[in-house]
Amino acid sequence: MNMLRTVVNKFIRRPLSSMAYNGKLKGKVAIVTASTDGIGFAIAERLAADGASVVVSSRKENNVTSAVEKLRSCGYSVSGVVCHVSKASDRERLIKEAQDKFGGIDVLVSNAAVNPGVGPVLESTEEVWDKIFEVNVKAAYLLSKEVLPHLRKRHGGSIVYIASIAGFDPLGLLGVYSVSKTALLGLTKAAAKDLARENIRVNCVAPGIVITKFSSALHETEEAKEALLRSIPMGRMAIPKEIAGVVSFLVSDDASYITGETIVASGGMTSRL
Ligand SMILES: NC(=O)c1ccc[n+]([C@@H]2O[C@H](COP(=O)([O-])OP(=O)(O)OC[C@H]3O[C@@H](n4cnc5c(N)ncnc54)[C@H](O)[C@@H]3O)[C@@H](O)[C@H]2O)c1
Repeated sequence: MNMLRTVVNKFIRRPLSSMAYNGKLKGKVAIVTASTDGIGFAIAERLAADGASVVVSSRKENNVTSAVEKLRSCGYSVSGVVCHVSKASDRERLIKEAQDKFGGIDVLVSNAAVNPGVGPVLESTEEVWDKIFEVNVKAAYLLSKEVLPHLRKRHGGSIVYIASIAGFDPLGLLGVYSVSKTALLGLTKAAAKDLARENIRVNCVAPGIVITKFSSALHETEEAKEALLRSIPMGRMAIPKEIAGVVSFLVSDDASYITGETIVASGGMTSRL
């Protein structure tokens, strides 16, 4: 059993450059929000490794610059732009960057999210509710709407929202955040139905607990970490690459008959619901 675990760990921790990718996204152009760190960066890296041209983005210029440098140093086709997803002019710039640098858009991955407050859902302030819904839901909706004419120009495309298992079963003190993720499950289904006849697929990924800055509060202390690991059937948290692989599958032609779905990647957590 331990030997099996060592082999699995070795495989999932290998750097991307040492793995064999098959260029399945060659010719596609993808934009990924909040992609200079964490899950977003892993998604940008994986889509680029699979052959896509990728526009990375986040709110801080220095983070964009260093993410672009890192990815270009691997030989990937990447560009970058500052984009605060709630700002209309920033979203416009993101789309323009993809159009100007790579000639169009085939894929949108909406990954940006915030969680400015914790506590029981009905005790949250209106400000916290508004901020969470503005970034996690409204910006995802607006960006999808704005990208749509570009997907139509290519006669098809793919949108992926990054939700969370909290969207199915609200996490204790993350009530408002959880509800925002439930909204993305609904947006996925509604948009998928509207766009299915146009060969535009809309899907969603719901990660469990992934090791990033975002989740660090959940496993800050040894005690919290042990309790968390006990709640995950696989007994470990995910690494960002394990979410990126699911996204790459969903935007590829291998998923050509999949739309309106949410793939859960949670190490078995939801099987306990
Ligand atoms: N880490 C986890 O355990 C986990 C679990 C389930 C879902 N998720 C989801 O995965 C996605 C990525 O999270 P992560 O864990 O990589 O953490 P992260 O903190 O690295 O990613 C969130 C990113 O969103 C960015 N962001 C926030 N507001 C923004 C805005 N207005 N415009 C642009 N970017 C903005 C942040 O700067 C940050 O880079 C999020 O949607 C999160 O809800 C994470």
